[in-house]
Amino acid sequence: MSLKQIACNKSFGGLQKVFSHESSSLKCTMKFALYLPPEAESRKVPVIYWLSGLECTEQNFMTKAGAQQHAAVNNFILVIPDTSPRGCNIPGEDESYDFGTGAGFYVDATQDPWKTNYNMYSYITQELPFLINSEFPADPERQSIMGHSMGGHGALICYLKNPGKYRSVSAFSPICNPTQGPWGKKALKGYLGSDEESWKDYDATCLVAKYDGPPIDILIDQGTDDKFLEKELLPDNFVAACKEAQVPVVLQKREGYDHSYFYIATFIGEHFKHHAKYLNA
Ligand SMILES: N[C@@H](CCC(=O)N[C@@H](CSC=O)C(=O)NCC(=O)O)C(=O)O
Repeated sequence: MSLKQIACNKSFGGLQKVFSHESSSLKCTMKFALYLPPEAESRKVPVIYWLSGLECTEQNFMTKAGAQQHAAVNNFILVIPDTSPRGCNIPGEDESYDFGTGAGFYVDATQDPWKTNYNMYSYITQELPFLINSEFPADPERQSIMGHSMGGHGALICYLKNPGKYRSVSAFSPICNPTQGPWGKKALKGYLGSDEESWKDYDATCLVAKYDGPPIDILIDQGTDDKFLEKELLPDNFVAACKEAQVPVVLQKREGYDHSYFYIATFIGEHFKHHAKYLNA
């Protein structure tokens, strides 16, 4: 498991780094960004995984969200993976922004020609935490997950499918019910095939209905001027399913905000406070 450091910049007293490594689940070279807060020099600290949206790499959240200041004061390691395998030479992988490269959708593909590489669910929930816990001063008992849009969907499904693995979850403008929206349908059909029952294993609205684990406290953040809200994101479907299943959820609506990183940067501090309640308990 050879990690190669490819960037390192001091930020808010800690270090913002980028690494590359050979991924066994994705069978390609992957990059991830990692922020080490000042206290990581002397002790193990909690970890937050951030999952990004369509078209993103490990760079977008690292450079646009202003998260380092919050990770520094809370003493959290931040891990920011890429959003798909890269350079696998699969026919069609670079044809659209919402499927293939930059659009791994955090599933384990079952269909050819994607199933050899497009295993982002295993990468995020198994391979990457093993690597982070082995190579960095990360406390494996204190990890949380958050994300944006496709990455918000990823954060919700990783959390709901692995009760107790993550202490908390939050999401900005997540794709809450991918089996019902165009982005989700395209990705789930392409990676999982045409049996729509199999899609439900990766749909937060379906998963929450059968959640059986420790008490949870889900935070969803949503701009009211988000152009993807009504067709793609469908947070009201998720909230209704949570209500039905008696699972607590907060849907925080933000008047006039859109889908961009300007919006994320405005409220990222509140999300760190949400996670700090659980990670520093
Ligand atoms: N080009 C597309 C939409 C692309 C887009 O908005 N990507 C978002 C995530 S959307 C859901 O996963 C993003 O985070 N972009 C990167 C950034 O730095 O803003 C279109 O407009 O239709």
